[in-house]
Amino acid sequence: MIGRLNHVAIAVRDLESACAVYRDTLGARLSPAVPQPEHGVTTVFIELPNTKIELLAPLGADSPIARFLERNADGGIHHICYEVDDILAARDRLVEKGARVLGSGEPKIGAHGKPVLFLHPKDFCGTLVELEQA
Ligand SMILES: CC[C@H](C(=O)O)C(=O)SCCNC(=O)CCNC(=O)[C@H](O)C(C)(C)COP(=O)(O)OP(=O)(O)OC[C@H]1O[C@@H](n2cnc3c(N)ncnc32)[C@H](O)[C@@H]1OP(=O)(O)O
Ligand SMILES: [Co+2]
Repeated sequence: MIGRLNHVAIAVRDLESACAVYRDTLGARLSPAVPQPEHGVTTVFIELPNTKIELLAPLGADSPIARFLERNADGGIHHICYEVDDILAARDRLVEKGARVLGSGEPKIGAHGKPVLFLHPKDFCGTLVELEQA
């Protein structure tokens, strides 16, 4: 079912200082910051040779990462995103296996213009999993 690792997401309180660390200290190339109001975050992507890093900052009053940042004052790894060939088939199989799909259960369009879904961290080794249509 799961395929390529599309990205590893890091939640940060202060996007500009996180960008400075990746750009100036780690020498990374960053995408522009893109507000994603329907997801309650602003994202910056860092292209690596074999995957991407997604820097996430909270956007709006009820950002889904707000509580995560209350628990993790310095930020931290927030989720991993795997690609799947058919996100609806993957969802249906996961639900059959008893996994919890977050939100309405219907995919939303994610940062790459592709449908994405999130799976409950308690069902996947304490790790928030995002699926993105390949
Ligand atoms: C623009 C889209 C972009 C893309 O790549 O395309 C994105 O990635 S958008 C990313 C932001 N959106 C989301 O994360 C949506 C899915 N997330 C959620 O719905 C929430 O974050 C949720 C439900 C996973 C957690 O929300 P919250 O922290 O407010 O809930 P709780 O405090 O009740 O937490 C429940 C339980 O889960 C543990 N938890 C929470 N977040 C994580 C995490 N990131 N990794 C691991 N575990 C997590 C939390 O500690 C609680 O555990 P407990 O033992 O009960 O304390
Ligand atoms: Co993501």
